[in-house]
Amino acid sequence: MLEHEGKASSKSSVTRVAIASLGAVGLKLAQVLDAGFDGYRLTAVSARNRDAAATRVAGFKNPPQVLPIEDLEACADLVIECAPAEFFADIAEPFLRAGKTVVALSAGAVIRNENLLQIAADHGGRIMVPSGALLGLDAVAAAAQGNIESVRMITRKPVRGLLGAPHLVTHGIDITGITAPMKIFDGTAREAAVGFPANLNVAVALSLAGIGPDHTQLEIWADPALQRNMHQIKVVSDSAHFSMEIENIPSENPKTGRITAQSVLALLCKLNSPLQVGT
Ligand SMILES: NC(=O)C1=CN([C@@H]2O[C@H](COP(=O)(O)OP(=O)(O)OC[C@H]3O[C@@H](n4cnc5c(N)ncnc54)[C@H](O)[C@@H]3O)[C@@H](O)[C@H]2O)C=CC1
Ligand SMILES: O=C([O-])CC(=O)C(=O)O
Repeated sequence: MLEHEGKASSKSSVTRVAIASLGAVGLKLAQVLDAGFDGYRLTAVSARNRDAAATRVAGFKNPPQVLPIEDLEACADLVIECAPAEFFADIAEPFLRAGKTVVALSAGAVIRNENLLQIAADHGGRIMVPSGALLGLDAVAAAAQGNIESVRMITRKPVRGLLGAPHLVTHGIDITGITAPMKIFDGTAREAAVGFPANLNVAVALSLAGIGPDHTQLEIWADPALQRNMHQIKVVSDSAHFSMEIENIPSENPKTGRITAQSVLALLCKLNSPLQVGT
């Protein structure tokens, strides 16, 4: 590895980071930032239960402030949004109005709050959607500079990674006792953002890199034999045809792959590095 590749470079200014909230992704990121991550300092976190969060960060080298969501902006230059999707606008809007950066894990909430893009444009803020639990967004974005004919994704998840999704509830689909793979959804990334707000952010991220949420097609399967979340993607374009597959090892949250938090760390490194690799 080259000295600068994959590591945040040291530079004199330090970016103050807020994290909302301290779930599987947020706690991991908070721990890594607190241990020391060049160019960044964790200053504040938010959580549903702020007393429990205060206990969690009490042993940190530099415990961040534990604040209500609306107070995070005053303490940070950048916020990492890793909370349930319904809180996305409350977390992001103050940062965007202040011309600051929002790293958004709830990609589905980005397309459900499109007004925030105008707010970002008007105030010099920006929303960054990391690759998260997915791969190949660089190639998809490059292909989108030409013509993409189709982007199709097939997601297979263990039953516990899908339970509680609104699509299952509203359609009365019971997957609890299934003994064989069951197709539970066939539609667009935009429809998936509504039906699976906590499970299919990856499909929305893929769509934003490529041909948009109304043209990116997705199948979702519940598979009782699986332990890992699997995503297969096929892209047909006038510059390249490609297929990609990822098998995500779950984090403490069975819905979320471990690689998700690491993707955010890689993004933070890239933002600060004199050598940037990948589109
Ligand atoms: N873009 C991507 O590739 C991926 C995105 N995600 C998304 O990232 C987000 C975080 O994922 P995880 O950490 O696994 O979720 P998680 O469920 O482990 O953590 C969410 C946290 O938000 C907290 N919370 C709930 N209500 C709150 C409130 N009112 N105020 C503040 N905090 C509150 C919960 O207590 C929990 O600690 C989710 O929206 C998930 O769907 C997850 C995996 C991949
Ligand atoms: O899409 C998501 O939000 C999470 C996911 O599929 C994964 O971790 O594999």
